[in-house]
Amino acid sequence: MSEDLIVIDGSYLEGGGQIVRTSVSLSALTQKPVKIINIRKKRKNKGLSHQHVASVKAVKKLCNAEVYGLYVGSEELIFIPSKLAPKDFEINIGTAGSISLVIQTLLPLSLGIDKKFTVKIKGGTDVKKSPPIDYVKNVTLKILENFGILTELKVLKRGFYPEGGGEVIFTVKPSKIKKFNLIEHTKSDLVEGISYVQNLDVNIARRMRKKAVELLNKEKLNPNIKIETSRGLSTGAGIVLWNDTIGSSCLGEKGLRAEIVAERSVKDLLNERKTGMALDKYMGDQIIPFLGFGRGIVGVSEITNHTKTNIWVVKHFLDVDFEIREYKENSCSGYTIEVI
Ligand SMILES: Nc1ncnc2c1ncn2[C@@H]1O[C@H](COP(=O)(O)OP(=O)(O)OP(=O)(O)O)[C@@H](O)[C@H]1O
Repeated sequence: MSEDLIVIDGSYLEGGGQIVRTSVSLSALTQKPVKIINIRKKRKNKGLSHQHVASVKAVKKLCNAEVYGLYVGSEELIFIPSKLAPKDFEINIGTAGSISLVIQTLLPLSLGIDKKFTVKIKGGTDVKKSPPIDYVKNVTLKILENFGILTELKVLKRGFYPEGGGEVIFTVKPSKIKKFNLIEHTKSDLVEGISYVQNLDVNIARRMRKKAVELLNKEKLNPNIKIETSRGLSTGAGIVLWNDTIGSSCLGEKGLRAEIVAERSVKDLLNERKTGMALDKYMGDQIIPFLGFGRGIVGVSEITNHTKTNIWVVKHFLDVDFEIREYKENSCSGYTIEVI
């Protein structure tokens, strides 16, 4: 068995949890056993965290994998998959670990299943350094749906750091990926969004929306931002904006004025929009496994270390080459990533 094992160095380049997620997901999909060493070696809290353990557990369940080293803090993991066998189940990350990143791990499995599965995931919906759940819903899943990936996502409860308490129902359906051809942004002027609070005064959400609308109007854009207020186990606020295939967000923090939260998110969106490319810096890395399977070409605003690392991981599993080129046409300024 060890001869067939793909060995991945988890400290490569970005050296984050994404190496684990992509490796395990593609291992299940391609049925190639994998060993990941030096997991998150560059991070302060080395090894697997709760979110990564939950992600691996979820994939393990779906392919009855034999797994070694699956515990919080583990710096080495062996994952030996069996045939994918979709089933419904529940997974509790146990902290405010990102539900979105568990979803990120499950998404590619859509390409290898013959019937749908539904997972109830408990954890954090809006946590730092991960896609807010509204970004997943309105940017990631929408783009992927256009290229054949069929899913349903229902958010039951929001969960913030540190208590979590978020709950979502996520369904993945058997999907057939289409070839990508998504280089430039549509330049639509409709900016949709959600300004939300949990266990906090609704005025915070109103102030975030007001500021975002004011700034977007200044740019002659057409904002349509909803307000959401809820009660839950944890407390928090934030804003997520999306403009066709690009998105941005900012989480509220104690001491950070609502107007600043809105301003940061708008600024990020406008910067992405200015590049004229179809995918923002976050989707740039998230699209990579799908591009590996679907082939074709996408346009991104930036080539991040996450993107380079994900390309490197995918190439361990698929016999594909990713060509990155600068793209400066039609007043766009970014990069294309192509798989022939
Ligand atoms: N604000 C955001 N909006 C959308 N996506 C985001 C945002 N912040 C981070 N992401 C995405 O979340 C993922 C984070 O991967 P990364 O490996 O850094 O995370 P991790 O598993 O939490 O590991 P680590 O703690 O080691 O960084 C990437 O796909 C990145 O694009």
